Formats: sequence, C-alpha cells, structure tokens
Amino acid sequence: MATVKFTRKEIEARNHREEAAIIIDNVVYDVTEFMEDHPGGVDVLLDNAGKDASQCFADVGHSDIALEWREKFVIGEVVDEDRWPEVKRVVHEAPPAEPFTLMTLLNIWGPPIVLGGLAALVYTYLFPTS
Ligand code: HEM
Repeated sequence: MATVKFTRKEIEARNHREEAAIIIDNVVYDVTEFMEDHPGGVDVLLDNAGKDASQCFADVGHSDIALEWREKFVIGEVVDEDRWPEVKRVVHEAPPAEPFTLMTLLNIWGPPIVLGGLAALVYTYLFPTS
C-alpha cells in the first residue's frame, strides 16, 4: 500500500481534541485516540497537536516500548519538500552494572577488615591476657 503523504500545512489543522496529529521525524501520527492513554498525559500531546514534536519526543527519552507503541498510530509521512532532519533520541536507561571483581570485593570489605584488625591489635595491647 502506498504511503499517504501530508504537507506540514495539512497537519497544522489537526490540532484539537477531536482530531490530533503530530509529526515525529517526518512520520505523521494520529494521536486522537491515544491521547487519553498517553503515560505522559493528554496536555503534552494536545500542545503539540498539529506540530512537529520530534524534539519534545526525543528530549523525554522515550523508551523502546514507546517507539513500538507509536507505530500503531502512523497515518503517513511528510511530503519530500517538507522533510526536516531527524532529531537524535536520548534514551534514559540505567547504566550497565559494574562487573563483580576482586577489587569490588576489596573496596567493600577492605576498610572494615583493616579497622577490625586494628581494633584487635589495640585490644590485645591494652588488655594483655598474661
Ligand atoms: C505516538 C507518540 C507517543 C507515544 C507512543 C508515547 C508513549 C509514551 C510512553 C510509553 C511513555 C512512558 C515512558 C516511556 O516508556 O518512555 C511516555 C511518557 C511521556 N511522554 Fe510520550 N509518547 C508519545 C509522544 C509524546 C510527545 C510528542 C511528547 C512531548 C511533546 C511526549 C511527552 C511525554 C512525557 C512528558 C512523558 C512522561 C515522562 C516521565 O514521566 O518521565 N510524548 N510517552
């Protein structure tokens, strides 16, 4: 099936609750039905309806789940003459866990072991058994 192409001017009119479309990286999404389910709320989508929301979408650092989800709402693309450069997405994910090494073990247990040893030395010095 051929992709439906829209001019940015055509999308501008779809800026209200009953018909809301946004453009993300030159792809057009109809978010009218999705708005109520959007985890980020209705308002951000309504504010961006009829507009290019690429920057906002990227700034939020939407997850891969969001990327998958948005595919359901694709209705077409922006015409070639109206295409803009794509906005790079920053994903907010937890940094990878550090591998567990001997150094990690020493960093955690080193100080208490050294302190315990010192305490034992001081104790035996202050209270000799014989
Ligand atoms: C079809 C398009 C969109 C889909 C499918 C979508 C989906 C989602 C999902 C699944 C989340 C939960 C967090 C995550 O998994 O990333 C989310 C959060 C959010 N979204 Fe969207 N979103 C879309 C468009 C937008 C746009 C255009 C904006 C901004 C203009 C936006 C702003 C936000 C904000 C502010 C949050 C909350 C982030 C937080 O609480 O940390 N979203 N969205």
